[in-house]
Amino acid sequence: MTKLISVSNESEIKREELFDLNTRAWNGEEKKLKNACNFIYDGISSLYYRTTEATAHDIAVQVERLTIKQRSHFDAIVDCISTGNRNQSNLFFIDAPTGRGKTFLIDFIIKSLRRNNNKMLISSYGIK
Ligand SMILES: Nc1ncnc2c1ncn2[C@@H]1O[C@H](COP(=O)(O)OP(=O)(O)OP(=O)(O)O)[C@@H](O)[C@H]1O
Repeated sequence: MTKLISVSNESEIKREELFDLNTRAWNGEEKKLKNACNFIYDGISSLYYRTTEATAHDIAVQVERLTIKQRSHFDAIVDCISTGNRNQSNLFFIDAPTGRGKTFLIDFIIKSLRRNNNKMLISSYGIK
């Protein structure tokens, strides 16, 4: 199960339940984790539904548009998900100041993974 969570900065994460959620997930406490997943599910956004289908050609062209940092995060996240290593956490926090391309990156990750028939639970949780 993959959760992509878009937030604005670290101090906001610490203020909000997301920080607690991360701790629970890393501790691997199943019951609490289930609650955390419910919390994520409640926050599910329209991002997934807004994401359009992309052809393999679209993906190949768009990956060239990613900035160096976006590309580095893209490669790490897609690799982790595609490999499906259960010893690794598949909880990713994508954190950057406003307007730095978090949503753009997440949208592209979703498109790429959907092309490869990955099953995902996606939650984009913006704290304003
Ligand atoms: N690699 C890129 N190539 C072209 N345009 C990009 C790229 N990355 C981001 N953008 C564009 O930059 C703008 C800001 O990006 P985005 O909305 O993803 O930022 P954000 O970090 O999610 O912002 P916020 O925190 O305010 O929601 C958008 O118009 C987006 O399309």
